[in-house]
Amino acid sequence: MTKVKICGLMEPPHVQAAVEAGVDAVGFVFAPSRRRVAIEQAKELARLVPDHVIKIGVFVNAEREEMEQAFLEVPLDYIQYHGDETVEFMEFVALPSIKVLSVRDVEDVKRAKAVQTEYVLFDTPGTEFRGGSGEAFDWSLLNGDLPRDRMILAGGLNAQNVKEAIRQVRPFMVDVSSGVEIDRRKDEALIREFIRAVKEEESGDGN
Ligand SMILES: O=C(O)c1ccccc1NCC(=O)[C@H](O)[C@H](O)COP(=O)(O)O
Repeated sequence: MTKVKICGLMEPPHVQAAVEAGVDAVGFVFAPSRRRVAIEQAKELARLVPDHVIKIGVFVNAEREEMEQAFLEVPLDYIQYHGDETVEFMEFVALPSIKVLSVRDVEDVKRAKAVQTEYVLFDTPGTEFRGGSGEAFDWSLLNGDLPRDRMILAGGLNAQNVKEAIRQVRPFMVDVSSGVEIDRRKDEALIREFIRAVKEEESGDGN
């Protein structure tokens, strides 16, 4: 069953909509972004998330102290490294982790073999910020021998294309941010629609 992550959540009603619709993971962006949340804000949002839903903190080239401060205050389950963090650096942080690979070509995909984190997230390279571009990359680049059980697919997903993405890539989890927004703000109906589309695909109701 493909899992669903909604990333870049900033407002309580959007977290509640995701939880009610059966989300598996939520992402709070602590990195420079228009979706950036302060620690206090993330702490409040996290209170709305039941234990069975994974809480992920997204960072880009942050100092270890900055991340530690976040996960001491916010009950994060995973750190998502969305920058140029080295293997050595990631090993020193005391939380399970997700390494992001920005995919331009097959060479970027090959880098996954050297990544030892719990999950590897394949995303489109950022534009204004390091992630959350709303653009899809060429999924056929993921056709090779890759650890599907550790793979998270992101980049330009939405309720219209996610079923095809799942069929083609077979990832462990799909991740969306822009695709559940209207006018750069999360939308409860789009959140529900995206999660429904993933579940329909999995139950064999996908079109
Ligand atoms: O979302 C952001 O603004 C962001 C900024 C800096 C680093 C990471 C960021 N997002 C991380 C995510 O996991 C997004 O969900 C992922 O990049 C996909 O975004 P989208 O293409 O908008 O669905």
